[in-house]
Amino acid sequence: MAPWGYEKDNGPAHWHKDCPIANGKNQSPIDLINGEVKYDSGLKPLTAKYVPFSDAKFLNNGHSVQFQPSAGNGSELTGGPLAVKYNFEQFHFHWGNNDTEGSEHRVDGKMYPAELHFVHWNSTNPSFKDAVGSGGPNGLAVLGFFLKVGAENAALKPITDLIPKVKDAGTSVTVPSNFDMQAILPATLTDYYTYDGSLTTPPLAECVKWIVFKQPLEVSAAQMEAFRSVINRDGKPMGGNYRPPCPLHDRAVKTSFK
Ligand SMILES: NS(=O)(=O)c1ccc(C(=O)N2CCc3cc(O)c(O)cc3[C@@H]2c2ccccc2)cc1
Ligand SMILES: [Zn+2]
Repeated sequence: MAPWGYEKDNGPAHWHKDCPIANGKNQSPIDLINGEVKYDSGLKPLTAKYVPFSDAKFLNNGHSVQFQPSAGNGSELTGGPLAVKYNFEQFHFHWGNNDTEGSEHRVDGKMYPAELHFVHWNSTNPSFKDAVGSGGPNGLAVLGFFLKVGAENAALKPITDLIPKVKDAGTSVTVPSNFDMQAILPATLTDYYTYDGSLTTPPLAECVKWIVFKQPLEVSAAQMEAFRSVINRDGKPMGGNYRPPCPLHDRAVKTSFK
């Protein structure tokens, strides 16, 4: 099979051939149906402590654009549904070619134009890859933020301004050291959906505690357009790099809000 992607001949419907877990019972993303979620008063806010990065890269890996600091940067996530500390690994985006599609998770069937994923790994593992392979839903914790078109997002501007420099697959640039990742996050990480799921791209490992925030972040139309100029390994627009929702099976989606 051609390397996996989001085109007709290598997209999500094909992934099961190399990754049979694609048809598993804990796959992501899902449609977050408000009538079926369950409020859990035990779900506290999350605490993300993101420290300045010495040398971080922003890259186009052929299926997304990704911010990746050098290993061991000391940024960490605790609280919420998490029993231990998680280390920050990378953040990346999924988006569509127009404002009616692009997010991976949906809310009552509604898609947002894009979704931002902050990927963290369980610090009881020696490395990110070990955490992915650790078995069970506590290997990774991914924070999902919906993006909607509105005001310019000043915190994401240093990143969206770099997009033209990583237009082609396999390119990367160094991120200025004054980039403040903490500023991207809302002041309080309170209202979220959480459930046990998987990576949304191959290898589709079922190792993720998903934490999807109810409140979307805003980006300007110009910032959204920047994503739509990115191209993939086939030289086509990368937009549409989202997996459709997967069956919930017998999983519960909990919320930290009523
Ligand atoms: N959308 S998401 O569920 O938040 C997510 C998270 C992590 C990863 C990730 O880090 N992956 C999976 C895809 C991938 C592709 C590459 O070309 C690559 O060099 C690394 C990755 C990693 C990965 C690959 C193998 C095992 C574990 C992670 C991908 C998606
Ligand atoms: Zn993702």
